[in-house]
Amino acid sequence: MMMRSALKPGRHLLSGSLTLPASSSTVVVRPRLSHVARYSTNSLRISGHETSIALKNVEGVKRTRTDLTGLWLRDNCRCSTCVNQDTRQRNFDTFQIPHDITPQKVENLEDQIHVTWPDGHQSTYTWNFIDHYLCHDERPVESVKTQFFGAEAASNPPSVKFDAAMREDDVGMADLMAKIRTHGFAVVQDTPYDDPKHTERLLQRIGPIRETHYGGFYDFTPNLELADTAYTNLALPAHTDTTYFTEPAGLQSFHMLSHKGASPGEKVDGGKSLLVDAFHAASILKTEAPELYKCLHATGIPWHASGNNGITITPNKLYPVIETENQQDPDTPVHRIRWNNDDRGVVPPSADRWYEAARKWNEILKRKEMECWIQLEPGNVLVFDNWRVMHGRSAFTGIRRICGAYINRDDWISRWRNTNFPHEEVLKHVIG
Ligand SMILES: C[N+](C)(C)CCCC[C@H](N)C(=O)O
Ligand SMILES: O=C(O)CCC(=O)C(=O)O
Repeated sequence: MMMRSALKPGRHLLSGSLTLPASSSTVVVRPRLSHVARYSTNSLRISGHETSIALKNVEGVKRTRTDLTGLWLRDNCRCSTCVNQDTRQRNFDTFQIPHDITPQKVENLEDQIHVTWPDGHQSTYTWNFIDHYLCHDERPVESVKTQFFGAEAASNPPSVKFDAAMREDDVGMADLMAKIRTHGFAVVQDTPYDDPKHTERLLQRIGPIRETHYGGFYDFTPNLELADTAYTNLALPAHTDTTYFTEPAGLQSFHMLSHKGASPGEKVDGGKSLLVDAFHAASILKTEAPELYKCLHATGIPWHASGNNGITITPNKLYPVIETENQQDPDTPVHRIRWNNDDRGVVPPSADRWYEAARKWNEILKRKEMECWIQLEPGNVLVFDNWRVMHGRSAFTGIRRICGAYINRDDWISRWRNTNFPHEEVLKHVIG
């Protein structure tokens, strides 16, 4: 089998795991990223090589299969010859493995199995790795404890200090990522606001800033510089941004740098920020009107951004308001909300039920207990999960200057994983 030339032996990926220093009274024990298998005996058959191995079972988790093919095992060898130790990428051509390859020998060791292949190659597979894939045909589910919020969050929003979030040891960044992952948003306090660069640096520490037709790091006032109502002083109802991209922005952030009169001495008012936990709203809709929930889950509709010359953006297909982890099953956890009734295209006239469902959805979003109104102040950077949390604002007078940025979903979730869990555990979770 052709091996791609491995990079210089001995170079190792920096994979030190993060040890969160205990706070003064308690040690922060982070939940594990995915379940750790605890065993009781069972048997594993490796097809093509009639070996039935005393496989320890996973306590309390139903195994979806009890056999593995030789091809699957060989393709998932993790040795330093088969996996480039610097890049963690597969280092051989899968399709040169004989499709009916069978092990020459299989040994059942304490916490792993050891396989010798016909060409003499040796592979080792921990029981944890095998059990995981015997129990899950799809990727492991990440253990995230989502906590819904409502109007009450305004009095004590999840927050992190700017200096902590900027620390090179990432302890503060871990806290910020964990708060956004759990609550859907957080406020970074005491951020210098004399220069937007400080906000930009903070956001760049989370992940690469996403460029769109609005630019990258945005810094805007109500001057209609770009053809969107965000660049006005109008009230904006609760919405998620970039519904018109196939992949909506993952994180969004707003830092109000100033809010001044258009002329000296002019008093200003309004410009409060609205947050709504759309995952919370979806769970209420599902409880109160399950059929309407299913309608918003099943009905793909058009979205667009067409205000700026030469720009007409719409997703690769129709997308529903509510998407779940398994879009075939509305009972799996809600994964993404897409909602901006101003940027929504034309729903087919036949979709009467959709309008009934959207009306109920809108009524839930506008409930007093759902609306979390916060007054952004210079120095407070609001950062939120744009796949879960809607935002809006009240109308305002004067010149209100806001800066911030979009960050892709996969980038900020990677940052959350790698600041909250040891790197080796993240690798086990993501690549097995
Ligand atoms: C200023 N900023 C770039 C943040 C947003 C621009 C407008 C976003 C648009 N209304 C939407 O819902 O996607
Ligand atoms: O100005 C604000 O507070 C929010 C603007 C907005 O909704 C947006 O930029 O998407």
